[in-house]
Amino acid sequence: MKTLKIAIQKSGRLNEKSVELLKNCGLNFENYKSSLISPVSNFPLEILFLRDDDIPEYVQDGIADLGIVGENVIQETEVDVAYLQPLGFGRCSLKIAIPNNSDISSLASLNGKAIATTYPVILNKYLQSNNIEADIRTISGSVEISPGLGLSDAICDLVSTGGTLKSNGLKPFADVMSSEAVLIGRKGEEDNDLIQELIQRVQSVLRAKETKYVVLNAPKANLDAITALLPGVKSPSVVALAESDWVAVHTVIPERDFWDRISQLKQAGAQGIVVLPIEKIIF
Ligand SMILES: Nc1ncnc2c1ncn2[C@@H]1O[C@H](COP(=O)(O)OP(=O)(O)OP(=O)(O)O)[C@@H](O)[C@H]1O
Ligand SMILES: O=P(O)(O)OC[C@H]1O[C@H](OP(=O)(O)OP(=O)(O)O)[C@H](O)[C@@H]1O
Ligand SMILES: [Mg+2]
Repeated sequence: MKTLKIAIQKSGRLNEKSVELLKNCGLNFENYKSSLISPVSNFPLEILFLRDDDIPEYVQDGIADLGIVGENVIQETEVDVAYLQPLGFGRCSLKIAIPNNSDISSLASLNGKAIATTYPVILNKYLQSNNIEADIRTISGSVEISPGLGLSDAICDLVSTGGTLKSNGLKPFADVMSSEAVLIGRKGEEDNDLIQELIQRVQSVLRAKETKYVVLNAPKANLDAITALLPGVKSPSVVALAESDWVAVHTVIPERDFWDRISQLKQAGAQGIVVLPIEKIIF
């Protein structure tokens, strides 16, 4: 059987979460910082540790079968790859930002201005689609200092908390794209059995992250009201307790409506509510 290769970031914002995701998928490998390739001992897979910029092209060209990389890098490198699964980490936005005291007030006022960025391809498309003619200055990093140095009138860079903009006297001006890490694959290889197996594992880990396992005690008289509040994977399990008027209810709850549900359950008479993390959910 062919051994697959998956490319992940060697170090940086996506490295730790990518390694954690693969380990949670049950893959055993050493996370050597010095070695750029690591074999997985319990699955026909090798992990390549690369600069994130190179990952989309490696996948497009078949040097790696799969990759984990930000959508921003995929768009910037203009590759033709299959988007297999958004991964819910590395969330950020590519924004145009301007100095706090800038006279730029509308998109049209970017005409003729200099914008520094490490994302010239995406920025160029954005400006063209808004009929703006600006001077794109491509630099390789530390973009936020360029207006202060007089190198540009605005910047286009990734933002998450906004802390870097703020500490450099800049403010967000326009949203160009939002991004998160995605699992990508080579076009046409999506049906490969091993790739499908890995996608299933990734999805089961992501589903588990979105849900909590809840065990609670309920008075039998209130069981209908309580189970009505519990969606569960199918329906909640109800287990008899030594005290005959009470039962234990086991179910899973989506994390997003967790606190709402917990207070509703307490109001309906639930007691001793225990909430546990879930490792995997397999349908
Ligand atoms: N502030 C942020 N918050 C969340 N995600 C981010 C943030 N900045 C970047 N990202 C995401 O993480 C990816 C990697 O960011 P990082 O800064 O580590 O890249 P890099 O310096 O280009 O790394 P490399 O050395 O691999 O080329 C980005 O392409 C983006 O998708
Ligand atoms: O809005 P914030 O939370 O402040 O994040 C934004 C910063 O994060 C990224 O850089 P990173 O810190 O990854 O360093 P890098 O420029 O060396 O890649 C990005 O290029 C911004 O500079
Ligand atoms: Mg990079």
